[in-house]
Amino acid sequence: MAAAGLEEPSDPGRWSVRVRGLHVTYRTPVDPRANTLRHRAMRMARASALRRGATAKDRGFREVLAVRGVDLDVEHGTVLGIIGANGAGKSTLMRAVAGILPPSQGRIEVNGRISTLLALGVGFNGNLSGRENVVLGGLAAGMTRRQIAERYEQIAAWADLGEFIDMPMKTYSSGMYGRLAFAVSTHMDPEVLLIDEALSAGDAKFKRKSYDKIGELVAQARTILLVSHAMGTLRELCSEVLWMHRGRAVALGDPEEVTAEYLRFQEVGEEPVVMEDV
Ligand SMILES: Nc1ncnc2c1ncn2[C@@H]1O[C@H](COP(=O)(O)OP(=O)(O)OP(=O)(O)O)[C@@H](O)[C@H]1O
Repeated sequence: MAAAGLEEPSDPGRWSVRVRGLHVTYRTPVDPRANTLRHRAMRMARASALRRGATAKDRGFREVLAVRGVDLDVEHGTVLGIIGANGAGKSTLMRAVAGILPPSQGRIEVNGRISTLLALGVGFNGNLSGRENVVLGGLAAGMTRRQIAERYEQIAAWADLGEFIDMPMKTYSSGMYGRLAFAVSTHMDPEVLLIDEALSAGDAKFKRKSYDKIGELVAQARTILLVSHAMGTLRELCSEVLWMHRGRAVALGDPEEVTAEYLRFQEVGEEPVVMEDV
């Protein structure tokens, strides 16, 4: 059992993931490289504001409230699709569930061994070969060398990269990269699998194989959280869909209904709910 939150899961028998009142805020420095006279003057003004007790912006930071009060219960065996416009907070939510980003507020409980397949290939080293990365990924996931050796053949066969498996990963196309990442994360025997846009880079054959692999995991009652902009994929694979908008969860339910509602919203371009900008 892995818990990225504050408490033990209240009913671990039923839930894979429980999220309560989750807020995630990014803080980034404003214009860190600017060195004009105007910026120097602004920095002096900020330093003086800081002494007087100022807001984040005054102190030279920009705050992005990427996730704003999300509650979510994901039962074992659910394939939960997550949709929403660019910047809606989907990847941030996934990173928080994965334990990569700490919540600014709220709590997250994960009941089960988690495996993540997040965008930008978190964890792979481009200077190492695919084979070496599989070994490192296995060790990072807590497997012994013997367990990794046993799994390696399955992973390599699934990824089907031919001689590229022994080439540095920086020479891989994004589709090849995605294939190996998918193979590693799904062969680590995950109880909770997080997939962020990883299916989009693959060709038709990879997508079909990935769907089949996801189907296999679902048959074993594994839980999957899947971020995607491909509505067809989500309708095919998911048992539930969550729609996020500006950091909030605006709808959760039947994949057909929620994706249809989201597509209608995109066409009309109106606010689905009244949301204040903080
Ligand atoms: N590392 C970061 N530092 C600062 N702000 C960030 C960072 N990552 C994301 N953001 C901001 O947080 C908000 C949510 O971003 P996030 O990547 O979670 O959205 P998303 O729904 O996954 O978008 P997309 O569909 O484009 O991948 C956006 O406003 C984004 O600009």
